[in-house]
Amino acid sequence: MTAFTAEQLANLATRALLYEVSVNPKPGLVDPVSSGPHPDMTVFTFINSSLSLQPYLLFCAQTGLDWPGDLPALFQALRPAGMAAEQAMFAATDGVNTHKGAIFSLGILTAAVAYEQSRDLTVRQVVQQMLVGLTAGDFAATAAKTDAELTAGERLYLEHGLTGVRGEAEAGYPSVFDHGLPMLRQATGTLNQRLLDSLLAILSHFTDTNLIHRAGTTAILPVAQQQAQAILATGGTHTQAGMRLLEQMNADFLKQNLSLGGSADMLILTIFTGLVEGVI
Ligand SMILES: CC(C)(COP(=O)(O)OP(=O)(O)OC[C@H]1O[C@@H](n2cnc3c(N)ncnc32)[C@H](O[C@H]2O[C@H](COP(=O)(O)OP(=O)(O)OP(=O)(O)O)[C@@H](O)[C@H]2O)[C@@H]1O)[C@@H](O)C(=O)NCCC(=O)NCCS
Ligand SMILES: Nc1ncnc2[nH]cnc12
Repeated sequence: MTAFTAEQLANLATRALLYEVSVNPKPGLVDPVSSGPHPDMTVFTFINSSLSLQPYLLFCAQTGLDWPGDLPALFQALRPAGMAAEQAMFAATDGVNTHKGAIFSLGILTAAVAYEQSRDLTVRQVVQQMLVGLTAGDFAATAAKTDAELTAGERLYLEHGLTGVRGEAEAGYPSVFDHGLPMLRQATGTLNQRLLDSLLAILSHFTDTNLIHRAGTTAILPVAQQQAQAILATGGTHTQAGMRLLEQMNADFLKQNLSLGGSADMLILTIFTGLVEGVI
């Protein structure tokens, strides 16, 4: 695989953010045609947010390239920059949470791709070694928090044992490497079609805490997964029947105010990895 400079990797990561929000029609998500169940956001909010994250993404890439070895320490070196990037995002979006999860996940993956270029490890192994113990460590602190201090993810952990983005990250992003990326590699048609099919492959097997948080019940999870599986089984974006089911899912999610913010982040990671591999 070609060795990239930090600037090149940061550019690919920024492109992944911009490509994701451009894909249409995405159920429960913002795109150029519709803000979906996000009245506080538009595609322009995401463009502003993406551009505000460029310095952070460059920091993650350069830190990964230069890192001498200990991988858990690499993740710890990124966290303060991630917290600062959240503030840059909020400044660019007038306080709207566009990419909080993407700051966490794309920062980790950008650093991991940079680090892996000169090592005999897979990117997934680097991510897993960076994040070993993350879920246990982060959630151990929740017991001491008041209810008002808990994030959506922490609350779902305490109530349902769901580990959200932390569990997905510590497992090495199976939704990306086992579902989104394999679909992207073999998907055909326009780039928009290929990325929609990749999102559906992610949705088919994914535990999105945004979806559960908005629905107020974990029962929504198998419903959404089965809808995505049915669309793919009907030909996905390559048949009129598949597109009708996708448009229907889009309308259903708008009507029920359901968000797939976590799934969008996994599509961002899938696109970034596809750009690095050269399959896009
Ligand atoms: C580490 C944190 C990011 C963890 O945050 P939290 O405790 O809240 O944990 P989760 O809820 O599990 O996840 C946080 C965000 O991650 C995305 N996400 C959700 N589920 C998953 C999953 N299973 N796998 C991967 N990623 C997941 C999601 O982010 C996206 O959705 C947000 C937009 O959707 P929306 O519904 O609009 O969200 P809200 O506005 O919050 O809700 P409404 O009010 O509108 O209803 C957006 O953030 C997307 O990115 C989850 O929201 C955090 O605690 C943390 O430590 N952050 C600091 C940064 C950091 O650590 N950086 C490290 C640098 S490497
Ligand atoms: N397109 C999108 N819409 C809503 N939330 C998102 N989080 C990341 N991308 C998103």
